[in-house]
Amino acid sequence: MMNKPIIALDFPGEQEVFQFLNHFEEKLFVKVGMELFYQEGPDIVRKIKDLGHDIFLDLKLHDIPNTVKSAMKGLARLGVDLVNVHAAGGKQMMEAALEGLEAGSVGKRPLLIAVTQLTSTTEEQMQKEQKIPLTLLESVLHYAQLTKEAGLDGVVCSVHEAKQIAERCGEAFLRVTPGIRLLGGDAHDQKRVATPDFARENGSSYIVVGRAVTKAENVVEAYQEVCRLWEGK
Ligand SMILES: O=c1ccn([C@@H]2O[C@H](COP(=O)(O)O)[C@@H](O)[C@H]2O)c(=O)[nH]1
Repeated sequence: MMNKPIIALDFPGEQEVFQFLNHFEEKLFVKVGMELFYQEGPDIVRKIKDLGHDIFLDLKLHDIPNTVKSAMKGLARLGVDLVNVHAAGGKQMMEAALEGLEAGSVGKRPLLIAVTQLTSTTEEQMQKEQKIPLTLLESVLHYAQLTKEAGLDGVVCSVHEAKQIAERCGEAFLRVTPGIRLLGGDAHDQKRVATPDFARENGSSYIVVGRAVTKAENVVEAYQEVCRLWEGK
């Protein structure tokens, strides 16, 4: 069975979140990112969890190992299902994140993944601005390998790198892919985009979908269309 699409709750506050969630009868897998978390704090996570939804807390930690370890210990106590860091923080930082998560977890440890190259980044941008003299795929594969060596559960990448990551790091190593759009949909600030059906055929373990659902005229219909394509029905 396919994993549920992860819906990015990129809303300015609690009111908009519950207005959105009230449209759905089923339990969703949702993503709480910086916009919502920095506005509402940890309480929003507890409230969404109390409604029975699964949560990816997407705060992309990137700091010195000691700070990340302590922060992860705190996040683990929120009982979320999936959390992340930036792989660019290094292997030691990722190992520290895992230690913190293990120390703070009550029961099952949340899955921990690392961002490779943001889906809003192009190869040209990466080479010029980050001064990385590789192809984008090489850089993503390098970060995926480093993430695996640090003992994490997978990475955030675009659909376009997912298959090669599975080949290099194994099928069980998660490929969580944002930048998902319905055919003809506006890419907005995303650069490495793909449709849900292309993601299914090209090695994504989870797709992350924000505006294609949350900004749709009928959010339930848009969600169902994403599910239909992702599940190959
Ligand atoms: O590389 C990354 C990492 C995280 N994201 C997050 O996913 C959603 C995508 O939203 P859309 O509206 O579907 O573009 C958003 O919350 C990002 O912070 C990403 O896009 N790329």
